[in-house]
Amino acid sequence: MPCRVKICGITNLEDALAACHDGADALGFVFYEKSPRYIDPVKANAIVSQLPPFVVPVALFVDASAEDIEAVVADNARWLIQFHGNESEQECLSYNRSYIKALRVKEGDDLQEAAQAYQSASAILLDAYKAGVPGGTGEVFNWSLIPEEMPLPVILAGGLTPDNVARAVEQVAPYAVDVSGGVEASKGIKNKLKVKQFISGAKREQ
Ligand SMILES: O=C(O)c1ccccc1N[C@@H]1O[C@H](COP(=O)(O)O)[C@@H](O)[C@H]1O
Repeated sequence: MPCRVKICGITNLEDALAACHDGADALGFVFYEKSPRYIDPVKANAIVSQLPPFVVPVALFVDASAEDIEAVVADNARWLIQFHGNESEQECLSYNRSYIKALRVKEGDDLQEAAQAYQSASAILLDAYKAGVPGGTGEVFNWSLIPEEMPLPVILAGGLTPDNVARAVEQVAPYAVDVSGGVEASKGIKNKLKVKQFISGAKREQ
């Protein structure tokens, strides 16, 4: 089965539609105000309402309040939530939505045990750990830390680019890959050629 692709850090309709055209399965919108890819909820919902069918919009939060999360997702039934902070499983479940839980990987972590704590998630996203930065670091972690057997589908993230994504898919065989900085022209703006190359690299027959 070809690897799915999520393009994260979408801030405008043009980038969103171009990524869909090139075969993105999911688009990520960052509702973390300290991120250079932050998007206003009203603007994000306007983009989501214009997406073609079968493309999943993903709302990314880092330890956000219930009020802030509801203000985004209440507007459209299509939203899937990505929790990228220290949210508990109970908190993730409280929105009655499908969700992804991000785990930031470092040497010595027991990833099977960490993922078991989020049995109700649709998938576990594995991203690079960097002290003081919740995500979108552009850093690659050591993929060999990922056990062959994981209790949930794995979304691989962290420093992926058009140059390394095919190798990542071959080595890790994840359910999906996720990219933010590796396909940008500048912070928050996508480079359309890089997006296209990334998607075709990820979906290439192994
Ligand atoms: O993209 C961001 O700015 C961001 C901010 C805070 C938390 C997560 C963020 N993005 C997620 O980070 C990973 C990896 O990003 P990159 O490809 O290394 O730039 C990805 O999962 C994004 O969903």
